[in-house]
Amino acid sequence: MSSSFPIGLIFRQLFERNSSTYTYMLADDESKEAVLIDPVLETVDRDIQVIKELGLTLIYGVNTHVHADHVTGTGELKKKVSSCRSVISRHSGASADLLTVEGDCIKFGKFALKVLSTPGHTDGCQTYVLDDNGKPVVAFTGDALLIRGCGRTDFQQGDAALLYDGVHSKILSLPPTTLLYPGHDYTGRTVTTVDEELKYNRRLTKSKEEFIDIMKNLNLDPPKQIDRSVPANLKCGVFDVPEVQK
Ligand SMILES: N[C@@H](CCC(=O)N[C@@H](CSS)C(=O)NCC(=O)O)C(=O)O
Repeated sequence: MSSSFPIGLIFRQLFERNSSTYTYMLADDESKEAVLIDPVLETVDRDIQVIKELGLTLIYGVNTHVHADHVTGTGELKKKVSSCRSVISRHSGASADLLTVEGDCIKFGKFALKVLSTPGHTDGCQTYVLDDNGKPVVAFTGDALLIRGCGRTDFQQGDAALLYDGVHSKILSLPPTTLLYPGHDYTGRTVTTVDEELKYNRRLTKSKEEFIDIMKNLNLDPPKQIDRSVPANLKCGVFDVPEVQK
């Protein structure tokens, strides 16, 4: 059994293949107000087209955190869509039109995304939760929780202990049927649930001590676009986009 989206909610899961990033479009079918979670610079025109074709009005471009692997699309969206305002955590150190903290609600039409602070991958990481009649049914976890994994903690104020505590107390304590949509997937998976991750997450089912040890020894290469992405994303993408180094 899993939860389902509330009636009247329009939802699209969109993908950017270079960084394996998911962008999520949510909208209210009555007011037609739409939000994009984690838009990517390179796919802004596609996202605008989806929104246009569905007759929607984009009001927010929301960033779950300051990404290190791709440039956010929120700067470009603001240039191309006058109704769009950028959103990011107040604790991210980034500038944006709206700086959010735990407990805030990002409203679109009759719906709202409730903000949870889930730091550890970066200090400004946030998870957004959508309720149906007061019950959490869907959460967008950014890089805090990935399907069967989690965000790395070896740069950008990464802190494995903080990530472990936040993911367990804020995300994995949601109702077991809650659908979880991650910021990335590198193996083609699209969605999971709290129940599945409590059973099968390769890192977060371990003790906190084992988890910290695992995270210390991931030995991942740095993201290829880190030098370009972090400075750009600290301005929510409002800057002159430097060329990618080939
Ligand atoms: N190869 C990619 C970067 C892959 C990567 O490091 N992903 C991050 C999220 S984006 S900073 C991560 O946390 N991965 C966790 C994992 O276990 O893979 C690139 O060069 O962009």
